[in-house]
Amino acid sequence: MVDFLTSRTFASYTNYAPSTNQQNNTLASLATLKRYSQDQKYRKQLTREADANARDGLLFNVKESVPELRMTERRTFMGLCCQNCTFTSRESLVKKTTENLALINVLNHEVAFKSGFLSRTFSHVFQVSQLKRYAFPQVANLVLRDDRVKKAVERVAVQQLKDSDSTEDEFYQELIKKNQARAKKLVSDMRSTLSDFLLRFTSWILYKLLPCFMNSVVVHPGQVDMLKQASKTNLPLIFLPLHRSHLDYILLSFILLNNDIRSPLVAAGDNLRIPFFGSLLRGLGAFFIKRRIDPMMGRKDHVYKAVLHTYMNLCLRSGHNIECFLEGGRTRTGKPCMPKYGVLSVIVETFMDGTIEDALLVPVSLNYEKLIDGNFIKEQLGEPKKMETFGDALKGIWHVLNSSYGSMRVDFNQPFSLRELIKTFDQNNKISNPNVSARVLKSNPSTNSLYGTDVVSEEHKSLVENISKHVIYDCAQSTSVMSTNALAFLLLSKFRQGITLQKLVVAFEDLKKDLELSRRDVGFSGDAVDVINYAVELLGPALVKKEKLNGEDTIKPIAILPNVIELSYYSNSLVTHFALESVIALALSVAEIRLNTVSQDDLMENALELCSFFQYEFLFCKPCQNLEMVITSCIDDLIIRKEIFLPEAESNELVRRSRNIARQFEDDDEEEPFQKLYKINTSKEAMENVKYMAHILMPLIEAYAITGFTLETLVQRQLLESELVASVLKEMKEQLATGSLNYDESVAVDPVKNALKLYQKLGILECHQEGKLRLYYLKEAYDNSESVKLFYNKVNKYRTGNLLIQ
Ligand SMILES: CCCCCCCCCCCCCCCC(=O)SCCNC(=O)CCNC(=O)[C@H](O)C(C)(C)COP(=O)(O)OP(=O)(O)OC[C@H]1O[C@@H](n2cnc3c(N)ncnc32)[C@H](O)[C@@H]1OP(=O)(O)O
Repeated sequence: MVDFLTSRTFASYTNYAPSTNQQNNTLASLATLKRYSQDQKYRKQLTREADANARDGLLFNVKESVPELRMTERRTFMGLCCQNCTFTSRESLVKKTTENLALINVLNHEVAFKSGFLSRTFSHVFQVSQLKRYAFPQVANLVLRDDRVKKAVERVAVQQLKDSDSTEDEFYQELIKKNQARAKKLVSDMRSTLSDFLLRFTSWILYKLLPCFMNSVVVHPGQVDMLKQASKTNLPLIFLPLHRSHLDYILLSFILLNNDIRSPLVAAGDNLRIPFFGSLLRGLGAFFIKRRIDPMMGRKDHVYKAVLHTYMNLCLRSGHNIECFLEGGRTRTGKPCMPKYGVLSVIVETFMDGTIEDALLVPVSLNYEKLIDGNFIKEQLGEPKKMETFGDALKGIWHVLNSSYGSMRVDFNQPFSLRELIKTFDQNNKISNPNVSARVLKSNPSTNSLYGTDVVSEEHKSLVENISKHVIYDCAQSTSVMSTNALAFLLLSKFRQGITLQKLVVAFEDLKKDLELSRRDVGFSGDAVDVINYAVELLGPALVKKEKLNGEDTIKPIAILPNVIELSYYSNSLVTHFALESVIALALSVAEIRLNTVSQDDLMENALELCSFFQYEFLFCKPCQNLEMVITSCIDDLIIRKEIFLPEAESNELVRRSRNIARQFEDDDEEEPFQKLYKINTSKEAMENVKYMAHILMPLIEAYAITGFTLETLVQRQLLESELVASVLKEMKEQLATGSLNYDESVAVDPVKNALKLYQKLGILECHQEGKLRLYYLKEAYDNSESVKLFYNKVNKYRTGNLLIQ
């Protein structure tokens, strides 16, 4: 079994390339690949073959000359739900065959049709006409009649009356009407008008358009099978995807629709409510929410919240599925963002107040070989974000249709029961905190207001936080690694100065094996040399340079600003994967090393400090796990996989000896407390591995350190966030120019903002927010140069660890 994405590409190019010796003539093959992948005739040929294969029980033609394309080859099956939290869900929906099914390209739906001239010629019309019909109840007109909205209107009117110092009943009635009118407008702006006809029609158009710019959209049929079964339970499915591109929600709805799974209503930011496209999206399932629920005149916007809550409540009650991008926007860095909680908290409360008996959560991750909409370089370098307009949308679509973006992969995780998850969290909460009465499962909607401040609400908040983080963690774990991710990662973390193709192939294979060992699937297959050449071509010469040096093919990253920001976007998928290993390498680099040994306590202390520094960058473990245990098991893993530490037997021997020596020298008979020691493998290869792993997070360390350094500008003064970020970026660019900063990609807005958030959390900074403006100043205890410097050194020490400069 192979990944359809490259299997198809490479199978096809092997089958059709005129070159007889593809191994020796990769460049020629690559050119052929590109030419043929754009050739419509070739596509038709492929489809005809696929049809024939489908009749023969195969998905695509497997010639004997391409043995690696056998579909029986096992590949990693990702996305099963958490064994700790959702044991019962994990046992459900999976069949023995689920894991073993071969990947499919959903753009090739016509292969399913066995015969009939008409159905083959009009296969897509036939396909969409055969889909299951769903009723999509419209609930918007019920919102204003709901008690929650009525109460919110009254509450706000009473408040406004008090503010006006008037007691006149007439004025109060006027305020009621005004707030009712506002509620009506909010509902009308928010509501979705999901239409079965529009979905089918769009699906037909997508069948025509998607192949113009994508090779394939690959899914695992086992995962889709789980969804189909889940949808038969009649429980609402809550799709929670990571957000990379505007294509995410289009492809998700497209895949669900074409597999007879009820299309979801999607929480869309109201910035997308632009002329024409807004109405179109509304008809395809979008319901519009404010990107930020800003307070109205300094107070919480109770009317808006009641409207949102009631609308979602009614949708779930009437059987709609819902989709929400927990990250609240597309990732700008290629790493998953920390979740936002508003929409999910409504869903959780809808379950807890008994409106729905349960819901099935479905984490989803999507990955693209080439990013389709924008590369966020300007934004990362400090230019303000541009609002979407009608013109931009048109221009964007035109540009996309005329470009080539390779393949993409969608991974649906196993659906799991919200009820079961909450029950487990509740039980764990009882065990770890017996004094807090666990009321989570039987909360009362009238007292447990979503936006209230009582004790139960705090419990509710931490529950929603845990669920959201679990989902983001799960999504990150089940994101397939694309060829461009692997190439960008190797080039930026290991071969910044360039590397010969031959050596890169070896590193590429190693990386693939490493990923397989940690149960990550990759979105490519075939010979590494072909995959690398293909990825080089996709990334393009602005990001990766291929040249002949001393007669050898050499690949070099363009590791300078601004290009490197885009390259690091691709690499960051894997930076997330290796973040904890990098933390351990950095922790080791500053630890106290005696006789080539390091104490577990020392290593753990540093590692925990780094994890806390990067709490807004990565989720290092699931909420149901203990971070220390996860770090320990990662160290154990490094002993086996990277041989950075020697195996335990040797380390234990060392502990025994050191304790004996200690007893001989100390007068008192008291036993030394047991300290686990790790013996470091000092071989050249192991030391190189430490450096390589440490460097994975070095751009972030630099960004955090320079942000700390720039806090000096805040001593005895205040700055707006935009000014502060601008001065950090300026400082970074200056340090880059003088060579004190090593990584161009450190110069990016995202990590700087996260660092500011962290320093605020650590109690160094204070932030005063008014509307969209954030004003930063130092806390009293830190409002002097010495304290700022001390703090800066605390972060900066990781840039200059002993093992890294040897
Ligand atoms: C056939 C083919 C078809 C193809 C064609 C298909 C097309 C199909 C449709 C297209 C559709 C487009 C889709 C676009 C994709 C996007 O537009 S992504 C962007 C929009 N989506 C989202 O942002 C969703 C996630 N975001 C949220 O949930 C955010 O919380 C909200 C609701 C946007 C609000 O954000 P915020 O103002 O920053 O506020 P936040 O701090 O998160 O908290 C808000 C409230 O939540 C509550 N809250 C906060 N933390 C917690 C907590 N831990 N627990 C409980 N409650 C909490 C608080 O009570 C808070 O209110 P306050 O107490 O502070 O007053």
